[in-house]
Amino acid sequence: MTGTTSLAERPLPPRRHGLPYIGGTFAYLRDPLRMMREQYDDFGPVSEMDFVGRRWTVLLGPDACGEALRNADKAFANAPGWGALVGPFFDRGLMLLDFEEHHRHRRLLQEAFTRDRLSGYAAALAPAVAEGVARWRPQAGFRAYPALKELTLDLATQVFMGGPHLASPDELDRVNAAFVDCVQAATALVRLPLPGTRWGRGHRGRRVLEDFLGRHVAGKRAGAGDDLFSVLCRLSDEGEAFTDEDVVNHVVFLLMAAHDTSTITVSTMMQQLGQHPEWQQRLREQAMCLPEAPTLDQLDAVADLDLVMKECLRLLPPVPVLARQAVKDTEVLGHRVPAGRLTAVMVHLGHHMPELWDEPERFDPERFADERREDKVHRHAWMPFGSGVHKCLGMFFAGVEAKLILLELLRRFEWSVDPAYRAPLDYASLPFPKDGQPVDLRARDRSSA
Ligand code: HEM
Repeated sequence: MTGTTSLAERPLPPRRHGLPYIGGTFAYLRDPLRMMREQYDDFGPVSEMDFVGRRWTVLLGPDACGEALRNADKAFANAPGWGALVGPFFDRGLMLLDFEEHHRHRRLLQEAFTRDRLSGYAAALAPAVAEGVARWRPQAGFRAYPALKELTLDLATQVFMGGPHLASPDELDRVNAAFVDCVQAATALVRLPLPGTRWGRGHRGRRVLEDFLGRHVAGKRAGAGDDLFSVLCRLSDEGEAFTDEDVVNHVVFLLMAAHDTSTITVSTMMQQLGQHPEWQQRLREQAMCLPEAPTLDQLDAVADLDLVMKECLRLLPPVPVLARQAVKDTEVLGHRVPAGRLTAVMVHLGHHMPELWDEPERFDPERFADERREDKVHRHAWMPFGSGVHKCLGMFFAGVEAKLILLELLRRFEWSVDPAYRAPLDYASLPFPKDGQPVDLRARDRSSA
């Protein structure tokens, strides 16, 4: 707190007046970047707007977003913020815990994401990726997004749950469908548990997941599996371990955290590499030098793949807005945020600000190369994985998965995308291309580089 006035006496930041209830909802859904830019130009980095019937403080640009994510006075909480957006379907997942409890769970959970563990997940992922990609049938206008979504769900079954032998194919289909129902319910407009509504299906889906995972906890605890579910069951630190209920809550959330985010990342990479054949060929040459199941060190050594992934995450961060709620009066850059106020940390705009990036709309992976490191211009210029205590716990896992998929695609196929193509993105939940992202996919002779 600065100056002599108390927080409660400070004026609220400027507010955009819009339609009652709707407020900025449609402007966001139509073109979020444009909405954010206009909000920033008209009102600055801290302002207010209505969104789906609630008033939000809107934070834009690296200073405002960084300050809220640093959360120095512990005024911003995740559970009520994210809960307002995604409902009860991912309750008590790590991202929806706060403060001391979050700290305890995160400390334990991060043991499941050490480099040794990642090596194990990579070894399980590589053959599953090869098997999944082998099912793709190359054609003009191949819909990359749904194919990737199916692939990442299969990979989650493999690496998170320990493989298809956990249940019959029918039961696994039911579990996958229940999971999809939870994700879709999180963005439902009708938010009542009525039969026939997405919200209602989400509640049923959550129960199916709880029941299925709950039935397997004892077996996983007793076994020696190295899938994520088994690992979570056996984690312990200074006498602390997860209860059965904790394990179920974390697995459900991890499935959700990993699925759409990884899918859209690889889908953007496919689009950009289809539009920039010189980069596609450059990566392919490097891919051909790797074994089919590369180690983490070998993956890390393909530096260009990392540059491309970073640039794609800059252009389209899979989580463009992070949700918080102020649990006490606080301020951001001197603007009051009253207790109870929902707060939208709009990290997407920072990724496109000409104040921070050279020609921000251009695909230019080398901006992340050591000689340039444009992302270093501001500590919070590039935040696809968030920042602060809730920074993504799965970001290295995500890198491994996305890169293994990309390498397999580069080995098996060549593809192209019209350079003028702009993905028609749906932003009602995490962004995805409404047209399924068509690419012209061709099989390649695997013996030539
Ligand atoms: C490219 C893919 C991914 C992106 C862009 C991404 C992005 C994010 C972001 C922005 C947050 C912070 C949310 C906040 O501050 O409110 C987050 C949190 C989290 N992510 Fe990811 N994520 C990705 C993949 C994954 C994967 C694959 C996993 C697990 C295997 C994962 C697990 C988590 C967890 C557990 C949290 C909560 C961390 C905490 O609250 O302490 N994420 N992710």
